[in-house]
Amino acid sequence: HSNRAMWFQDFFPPNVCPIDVKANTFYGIMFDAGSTGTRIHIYTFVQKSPENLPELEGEIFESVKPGLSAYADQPEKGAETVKKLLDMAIEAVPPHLWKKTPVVLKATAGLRLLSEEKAQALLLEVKEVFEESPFLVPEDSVGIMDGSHEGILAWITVNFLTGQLSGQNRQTVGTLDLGGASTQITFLPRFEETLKETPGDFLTSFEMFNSTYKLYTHSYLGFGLKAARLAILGALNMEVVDGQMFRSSCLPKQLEAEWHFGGVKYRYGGNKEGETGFKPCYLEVLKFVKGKLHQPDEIRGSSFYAFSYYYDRAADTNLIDYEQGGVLEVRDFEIKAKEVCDNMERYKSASPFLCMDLTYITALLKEGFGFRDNTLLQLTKKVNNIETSWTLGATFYLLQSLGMTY
Ligand SMILES: O=c1[nH]cnc2c1ncn2[C@@H]1O[C@H](COP(=O)(O)OP(=O)(O)O)[C@@H](O)[C@H]1O
Ligand SMILES: [Ca+2]
Repeated sequence: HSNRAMWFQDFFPPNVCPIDVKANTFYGIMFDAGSTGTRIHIYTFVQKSPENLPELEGEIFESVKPGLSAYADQPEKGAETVKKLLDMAIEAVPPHLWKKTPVVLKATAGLRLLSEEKAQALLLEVKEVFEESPFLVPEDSVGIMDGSHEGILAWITVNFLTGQLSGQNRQTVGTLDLGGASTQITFLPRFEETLKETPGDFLTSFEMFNSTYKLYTHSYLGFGLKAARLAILGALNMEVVDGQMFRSSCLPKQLEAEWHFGGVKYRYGGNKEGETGFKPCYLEVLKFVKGKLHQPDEIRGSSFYAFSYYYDRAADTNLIDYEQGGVLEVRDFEIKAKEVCDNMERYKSASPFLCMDLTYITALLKEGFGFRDNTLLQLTKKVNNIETSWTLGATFYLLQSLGMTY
């Protein structure tokens, strides 16, 4: 498989190339069963020579909404959504490689919040879908992922894609993930002080690509954007009485609506008579955020990669370009939150939660984690056309554990 054997491939469309120059291509399929949606990531790797590590060649990505947890009482229907996505992999992976291509599904906060019984019923149905597929189904192929792994694997993905896990002069970056039901912060501490001041269960050592890293990581369950909405409304873990109304100064005054989350129906609305706007909203949000999160001193001055709902809300309000992403300061979220909350009628075309979401993001960053107003956030959805998701890091681990690579 020297370069000499491949010189002619440029002259042929890939499907009629006379010899299989891609003989060393292999695949990995990773499902992300998130609280708001289920996604399939089909990664392609190429082993260019036996002495080098395989290279990541590309990704096929597709997603469906809602997530598995919305099917808590219909596990078969939930598994059906996984099957639909898996059919894409049948198309994408050449038949002779099906048997060698591993498929795994990891669920995050949505399933963590369900009862053990309901979560297991869903996972069992998914496992059956996998068993009936032509792919390789490893042990533990279906399960709920530990929150600390979620942060670490996303950190691996971002730092791998930006080239920080190989070569000289490595400058790793921290990552911030804001999901629907939980949120993660992960970084590589540089100061001895940080290690001393950090609770033990926030530190995890692991090995990747022949280096050992000791990372600061934590997943805050219930602090995802959608779970936070309920907490701010005061509706979290409430026995919702029929017709009960939850009001907030973060919502448009005249609003009255319904919202389904985690299989429960909530009625919510604005402060018809009382105050609305950024100031009262921020105070309301602070009641939920303040004093709940660990604040490592070290992060105040460093910059972070941020994705998921940080990205979505920044793009929704034109703080960044939806395709390109961009760099923001923490204060940009606050400026935008003020603009939206103090002109709620003007923004009524967008989600009624826009003011609450931006205010929550501001409070989470500043009062939760303790970032400065001028802390830089690099908002990214993709690096080199690969999604910034924990799924790539998880696939590296999977391939490593199967002895296929790394
Ligand atoms: O592969 C991905 N690429 C880009 N964004 C993603 C991907 N997977 C999830 N997201 C983002 O994650 C957020 C939803 O979080 P999710 O449903 O994963 O909740 P959870 O992490 O609390 O379980 C949304 O902002 C969604 O756009
Ligand atoms: Ca997620």
